[in-house]
Amino acid sequence: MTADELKKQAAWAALEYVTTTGVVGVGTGSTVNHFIDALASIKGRIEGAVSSSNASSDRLKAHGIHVFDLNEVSEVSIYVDGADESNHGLQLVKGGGGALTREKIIAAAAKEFVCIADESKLVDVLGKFPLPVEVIPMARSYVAREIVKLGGQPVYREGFITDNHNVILDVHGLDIMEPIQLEKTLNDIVGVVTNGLFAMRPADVLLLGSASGTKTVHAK
Ligand SMILES: O=C[C@H](O)[C@H](O)[C@H](O)COP(=O)(O)O
Repeated sequence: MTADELKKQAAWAALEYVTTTGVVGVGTGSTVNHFIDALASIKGRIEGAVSSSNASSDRLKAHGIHVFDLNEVSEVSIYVDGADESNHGLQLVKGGGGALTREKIIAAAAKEFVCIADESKLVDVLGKFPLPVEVIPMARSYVAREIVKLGGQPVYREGFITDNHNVILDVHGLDIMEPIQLEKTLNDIVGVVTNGLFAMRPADVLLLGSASGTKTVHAK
């Protein structure tokens, strides 16, 4: 099976977790695109969605799913999103598509976070995938210098602007042994909006597409 078929398998498996008749939190990326297509098959059962990116909002709307502003919604019972890496504690690296900040906001607001991915995303130690950091544009060089002091090698994602009109530094060379500490340390650098570590708010369940069927992983 191709990686995309495995993503699709995990995305459709997530439908079982959508028991709400209210508003569903929707992430961003190629795996989530399959989830949005799956969600469209039960759109009559839900009120609508809150979305973590303009791209996901456009796809939801194209399917006729109403997209709410998060400020209009008092409860998000479930959030479904992909990841670039997950460790066995379901702490994640996210933001390969640059949507990390809005993703982190909806994950924080949601009662349950279901992560969907192909099985290659499960790793023992986070950090092989460069860690995205969203930065206010005028702080880019300063933040990069601070990240070098922490042992990372930041690379400016040229030509990319986030939905929040900021820039991204992709940080290479980190073995992330203490994800919670690193998440806090990076967020404490002035000019950082947020970083792609989801360690303080890990996923609750991870659905992994595999050739032998979808595997359900809970935090160890
Ligand atoms: O900013 C993008 C998100 O964090 C995605 O969830 C992540 O990059 C995984 O994307 P994909 O499902 O395309 O592998």
